[in-house]
Amino acid sequence: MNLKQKQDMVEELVNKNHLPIEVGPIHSAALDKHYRNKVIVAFAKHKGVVYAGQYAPHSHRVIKDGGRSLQPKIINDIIDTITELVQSMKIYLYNEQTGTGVLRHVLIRWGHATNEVMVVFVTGTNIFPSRKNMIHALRNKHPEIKTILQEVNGRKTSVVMENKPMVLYGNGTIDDILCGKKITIPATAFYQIHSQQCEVLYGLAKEKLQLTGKETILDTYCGLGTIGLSLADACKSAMGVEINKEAIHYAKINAKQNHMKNMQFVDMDATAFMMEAKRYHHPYDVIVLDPPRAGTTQQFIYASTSLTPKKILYISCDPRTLVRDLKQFRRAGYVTDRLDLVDMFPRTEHIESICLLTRSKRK
Ligand SMILES: C[S@@+](CC[C@H](N)C(=O)[O-])C[C@H]1O[C@@H](n2cnc3c(N)ncnc32)[C@H](O)[C@@H]1O
Repeated sequence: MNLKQKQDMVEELVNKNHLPIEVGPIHSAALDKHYRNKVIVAFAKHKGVVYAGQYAPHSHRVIKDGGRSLQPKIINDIIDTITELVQSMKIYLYNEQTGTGVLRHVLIRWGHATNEVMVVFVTGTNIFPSRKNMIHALRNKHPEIKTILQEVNGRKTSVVMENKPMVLYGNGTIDDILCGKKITIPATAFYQIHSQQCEVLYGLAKEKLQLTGKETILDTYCGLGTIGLSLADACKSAMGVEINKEAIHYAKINAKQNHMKNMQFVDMDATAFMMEAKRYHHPYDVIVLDPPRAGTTQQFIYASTSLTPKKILYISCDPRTLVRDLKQFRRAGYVTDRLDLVDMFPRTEHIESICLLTRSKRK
């Protein structure tokens, strides 16, 4: 999808739902290729030759070299090396039908500002023949690799990583710099896929919030605490809430290593936290929500608006659920008149949206 098609798609959704919202022009990406800082590849064989790539949509057919134009060169080079090593070391590919074999996927993360790389091997069994040689050869050829992990996943599932992977080399994390802050990233936590566009998005968040330094902020669905970190200099305090325990562990580390003493974090379901805040009448000046594609819940919307924050900032990676939730917020007395779009996923059909909601004057 090109930028115009993305914008038209969001405008159509907004209009169809009778929302009086202006859709701002898309903040396009200066880097619209080779931007993905996280890649998962699967492996397959054709006439005895191993190849790597992404799955075709809605299937488990591996498209040879699929996704390469969106992946940075360093990630493509490492995938090539791993593919050659898998071939030469005769490592068995995992067979989803029979549940036999070893290698299922490889996940690679890259810090765009630091050039540090993480490699995670997802295997069907604990046994990983030639593991030591693989690590040695990879590190020799790609000194940017700071850590290597192994996740054992022998279940019949399309979820790539379900557990905490074991660390084979390094300390299990890489660092990146985002909005001037050092961010430590583990294998299992969410981190925005396009680092430069993430900075554009967080810049818009700051611009929309117009913080005075006195605000208390609640950053829900906070991941590694990155939004809160980008705002913490400009507010009184920031509390992050996130369901992934490991993400919260590193969010705390991220706040500490950036000397942010006004940040706190809780590992909890965002809706449950919001209901508690409502029960104990714990108000916040600003509530930020950045939920996954499924959007938030009716209870979250009801509880957050009943705390009467001055501002609610909604960041969304799926305009369909965003529009659904904006209708609920409107019913609860919180409205927006503008949606900004950020091309976080160039050359795909996806788009990131951000909007500021305030209390409707009609209420
Ligand atoms: C789109 S990410 C946003 C993360 C972060 N705000 C950022 O910009 O990097 C959504 C986050 O919500 C978390 N999440 C998913 N369901 C949740 C829930 N029910 N309660 C709290 N957090 C949840 C995910 O683990 C993920 O970290």
